[in-house]
Amino acid sequence: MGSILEVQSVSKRFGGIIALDKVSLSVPQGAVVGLIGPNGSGKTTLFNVVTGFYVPDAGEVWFNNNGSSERIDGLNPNDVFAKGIVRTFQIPRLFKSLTVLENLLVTPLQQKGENPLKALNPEVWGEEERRLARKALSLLKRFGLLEYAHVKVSELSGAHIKLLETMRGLMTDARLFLLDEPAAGVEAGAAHELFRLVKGLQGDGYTFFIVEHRIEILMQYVEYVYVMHNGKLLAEGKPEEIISNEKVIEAYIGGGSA
Ligand SMILES: Nc1ncnc2c1ncn2[C@@H]1O[C@H](COP(=O)(O)OP(=O)(O)OP(=O)(O)O)[C@@H](O)[C@H]1O
Repeated sequence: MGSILEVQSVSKRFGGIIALDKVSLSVPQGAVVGLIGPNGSGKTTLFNVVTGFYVPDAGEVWFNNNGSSERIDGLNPNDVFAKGIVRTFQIPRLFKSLTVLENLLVTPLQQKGENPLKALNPEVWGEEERRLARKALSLLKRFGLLEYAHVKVSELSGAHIKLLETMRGLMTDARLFLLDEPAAGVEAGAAHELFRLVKGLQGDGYTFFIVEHRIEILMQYVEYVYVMHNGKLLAEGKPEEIISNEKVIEAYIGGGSA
């Protein structure tokens, strides 16, 4: 199968810092791919370029969805989202005073925008609301969070908040998920559970590209890994190849400023 995401020779500079230096990589359709590297190696900057938060200084980003290929670098974050790319953040961005279910229901509605003609016809939005509620409830069931449907997000544990952020993405029609440190601050059992759920979704045609510092967990669930160091792609390969790669081990021992 082809790739859903292609990053071609992307560079991004902040003043004197070269955060990305001609980075090229691709994420195959339907895969779970990891992106690792020491602190400051450029991982978040790469996610920011792909999702429209930064415009690269050079290079191109292509999104291939349903047989059509589109150049997406330079689009704003809303347009990238509308194309079918969802990104979660290290610090989840949820509506804390709303319940779990409400957080799921507002996500796709926001995306649609306002349509005054449809708003006048309750049959149209009534049916849509019912469809979304069914989808939200089936996701809650699948993720084992049904009993939390009416609990406010402010009362959830960190692990559940991380799960909820991923689930919000699943409420949309997105195909590609960029997860930024989904296991950060989550105890090991819950982190494994989250990755197992991600793997379970693979069969439904979703693709995941995941930044994660907890390499020992990540490596058990990804089929391919990219390693960044000082803004450059240092290595790529299967998890077992990466774990024993001398350059990768050195980069981690040397830290981000080597
Ligand atoms: N908005 C910005 N302004 C200035 N410098 C930035 C900006 N964003 C990132 N950088 C710099 O670019 C480099 C890459 O940072 P980035 O956050 O992409 O690394 P990272 O691999 O995600 O690190 P971490 O694992 O710590 O999150 C760092 O030197 C960082 O200080």
